[in-house]
Amino acid sequence: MDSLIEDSENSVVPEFNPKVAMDFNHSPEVENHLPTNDISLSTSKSKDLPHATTTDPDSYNMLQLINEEKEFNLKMSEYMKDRWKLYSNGFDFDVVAILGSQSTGKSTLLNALFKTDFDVLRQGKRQQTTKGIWMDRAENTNILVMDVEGTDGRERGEDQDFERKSALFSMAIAEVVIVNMWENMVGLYNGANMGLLKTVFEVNLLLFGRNREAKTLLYFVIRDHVSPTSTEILGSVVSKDLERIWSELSKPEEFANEKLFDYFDIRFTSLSHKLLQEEKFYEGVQEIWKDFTMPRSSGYVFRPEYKRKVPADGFSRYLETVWEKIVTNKELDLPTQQELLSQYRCDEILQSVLIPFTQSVDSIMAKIRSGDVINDLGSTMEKTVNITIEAFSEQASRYHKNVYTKKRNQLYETVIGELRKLFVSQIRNAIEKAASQYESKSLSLLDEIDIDSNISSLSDEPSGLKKGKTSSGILSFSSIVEDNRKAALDYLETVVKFSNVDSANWDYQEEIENLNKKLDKLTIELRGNSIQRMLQQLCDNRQEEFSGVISDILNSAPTNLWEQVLCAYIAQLQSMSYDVELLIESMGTRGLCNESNPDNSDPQSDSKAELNLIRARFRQLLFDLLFKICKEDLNDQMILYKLRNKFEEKFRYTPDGVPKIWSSSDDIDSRYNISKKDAINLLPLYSKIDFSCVQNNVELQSTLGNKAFFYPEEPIAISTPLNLKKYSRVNQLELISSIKQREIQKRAIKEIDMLFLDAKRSVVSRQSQIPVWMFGLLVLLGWNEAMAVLFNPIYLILAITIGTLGFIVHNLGLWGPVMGIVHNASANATVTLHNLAVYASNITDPSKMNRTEEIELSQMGKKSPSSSSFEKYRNQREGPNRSLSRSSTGTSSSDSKSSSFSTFSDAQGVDGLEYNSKNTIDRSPTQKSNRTLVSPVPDISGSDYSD
Ligand SMILES: Nc1nc2c(ncn2[C@@H]2O[C@H](COP(=O)(O)OP(=O)(O)OP(=O)(O)O)[C@@H](O)[C@H]2O)c(=O)[nH]1
Repeated sequence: MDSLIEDSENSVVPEFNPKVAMDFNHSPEVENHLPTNDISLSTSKSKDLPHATTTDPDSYNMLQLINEEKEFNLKMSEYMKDRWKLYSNGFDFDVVAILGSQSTGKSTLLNALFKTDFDVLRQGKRQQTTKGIWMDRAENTNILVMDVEGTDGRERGEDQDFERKSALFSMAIAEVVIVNMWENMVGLYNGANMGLLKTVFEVNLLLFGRNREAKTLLYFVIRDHVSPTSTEILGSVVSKDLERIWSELSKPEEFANEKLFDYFDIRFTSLSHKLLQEEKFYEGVQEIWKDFTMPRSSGYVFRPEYKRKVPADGFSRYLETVWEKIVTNKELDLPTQQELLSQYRCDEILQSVLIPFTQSVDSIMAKIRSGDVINDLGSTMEKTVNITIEAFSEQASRYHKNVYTKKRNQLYETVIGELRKLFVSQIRNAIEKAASQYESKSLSLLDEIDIDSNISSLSDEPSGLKKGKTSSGILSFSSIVEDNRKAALDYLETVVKFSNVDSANWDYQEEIENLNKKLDKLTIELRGNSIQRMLQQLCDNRQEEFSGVISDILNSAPTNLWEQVLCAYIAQLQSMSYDVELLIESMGTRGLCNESNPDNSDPQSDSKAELNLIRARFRQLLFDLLFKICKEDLNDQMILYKLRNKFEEKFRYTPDGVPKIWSSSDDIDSRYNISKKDAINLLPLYSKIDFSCVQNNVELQSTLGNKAFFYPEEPIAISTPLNLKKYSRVNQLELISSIKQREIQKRAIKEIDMLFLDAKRSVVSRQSQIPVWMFGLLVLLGWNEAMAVLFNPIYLILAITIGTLGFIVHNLGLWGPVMGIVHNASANATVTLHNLAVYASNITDPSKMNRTEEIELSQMGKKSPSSSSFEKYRNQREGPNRSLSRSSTGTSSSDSKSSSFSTFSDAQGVDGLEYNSKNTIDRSPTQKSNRTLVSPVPDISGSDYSD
């Protein structure tokens, strides 16, 4: 019991609300009275004094709903749920209240009838026990029982405010109001009970006057019925009094003709004296119990017409608002209260069902936000809607129908609004997916397009690619983008279908439009890239052929080299233009978009503009290719090769193309100079693409000379990533920089000089051959010696042996090694002999010692003749005048020959050449001849060789 705590022995004190607890009177006289004999009602509750034997107030189910301070107990809702377990009962519960004078045994009757625990006054006292209004659930039934503070209590004196308010409250919420009265009060029209009934009628009119939705049953229990007068007679007396009171009521005009029974049903019953006829008393109680608990009984009191139409889950809230209105003396319009309650409760229910709904929406949204496309989204959402609406209806449908319907619609709108967010997000994902698939599939298929196959197919079947695939199944841009666009739109349609909620049937035309726009944008990019790739592929495929033509012209290096090259470029362009136009035409108009006016884009004019742009781009690409070919063909090695070739052509071949054999009579030097000049003159020619020829050539003038050749005159408004290159309008394009030219020239001259040296060498070798007459002279002078050999057996055998050996050596090709051995041996012998001679000379003349060393050092100098160490060493040994004395003294002819020979042998390298020119120039005529052989050609670069 919530409001009572144990005090001492069997007494209790009110407790429930701390605010008012101190005002509650502790009443030692109060006893908890329960029937001593069980009258076969439900017996689960103890017949002993329950709240006197326990200290735990929470173990009781009774609640002081309104205390004597007129405060409403907010624990009502909790009691409905946890104690009385009626919260989910909907309309399946009934309410009964008891009114009557103070201490007339009301609590006793309720406890006996419903097995409740209301306080009962200890016998022999006439004092108020029940303060405020108490409520409890009748045992094993769905009946809520209200024990109302007795009327006419001396504790409240003349203050009938609470009496009136509690009567109003009871009438508002209870279907059956038990009116408890003693038998001896029947017929006493001016008695206390009549005042109570007058109050009841008046408040009833206030409550139900305008809206007579529910009647109230007034269940009169006449207590202490000990007289022989039957209950019916007592009842008829009371009825007459009631009608009289009703007729005397000052009713509002609109209710003037209303009858008592329009608002009330009246039943009478009586009970014997509890103290004098206890057994009979309980028998009577049992009869009454049947009326309250047996729906099939004819006297069953809780009939539908008394129902207050307030569901159990809103009951506590309803009581609170009703009581609030009553306490504040505001007009208590029950229908309005019920409607307000309906709104309140429907809102509450709506919010409660939205919690699980929001959770499930959030979990789905999390998946969608991760980019997923959920396959069963539509059915999942449908299920969620149904569950949510059903959960709402289950509770809220008991309330005011209009309010319920309105709130249900509101809930549906909220739910559908939230679900549409899922739908939109899902469709957005689907659009992204469809667009990215469209792009990736299109790109991979566009990569597979074979330009050459398409060109030959288009030539065979001109309209084939325009329609899509040709009969041979060759892919084209238009077929790829059309097929993939259809696949993307189909995909979106499918996703929309399985994502839509049938009842909502969301429109998705906007989403389709969005996808179309996205695909259009992608197609423009694909088209531009495809065209660019196609042109590039076309250039690549024709590169070899074009390169061959250009190389031939560059190799032949005619005087009008660049005119010929540019003409070849124009010819190549013309031969490929038809292919380009054929391919572009086969692409259709998909992806063509006029940037400046996309909505009114005219495919025909856009096509024309695009074709102009493509033509210009293609000319640029082919010109890039030309430049690339020239660059490659005129790289360092190639240009050296070309210069050398040019030189050789002039130098080593006759004008008829016959290789030239040099003789001593040939003027090698002048020929060398002419050939070299011709070769070197190629370098500036090759160094840049010269456009000056364009002015003089009609064909070039009409093409390259035209300003619109690389840049279309009409402004290009179509959307395409085809960017035109900005060529600077110069008269020439550099291929080889001037620095590079100088470098190449140096290298070319070196190579040319080598050829020149070869030529010179071949003349010298021919001059050094033994003349024929020398052989005749040899035979003539050596005749006698030959005869001596022939006729001397020893000489003959020796000659034959030497001849045989010579024959064998000759046949085996061993002359080289043999000559090497002989040469080495002779050289060693010569050196040894020479050293011996020098040694002998030194012994006889020590002043020659330094000279010997010099010869040795001179031999060393072959490796690094110009090294400063050599000079240093010589200066140390000879002093500053040494070189002067050497030049005046001179060296022997054999020495200088030996020196120049060794230098010439090394002349293959640059160092050798350099050294030779510096150190052998003035020594002897032979040396002068050698200088001519190795001296470098004057060089424009002003290098060391110019000396
Ligand atoms: N004569 C008579 N006395 C009864 C009867 N029933 C109960 N009493 C006694 O009447 C006194 C008051 O009983 P309650 O049940 O407390 O009466 P009440 O009307 O609930 O009292 P309040 O709540 O104070 O208005 C007690 O002493 C009971 O023993 C009855 O049927 N006849």
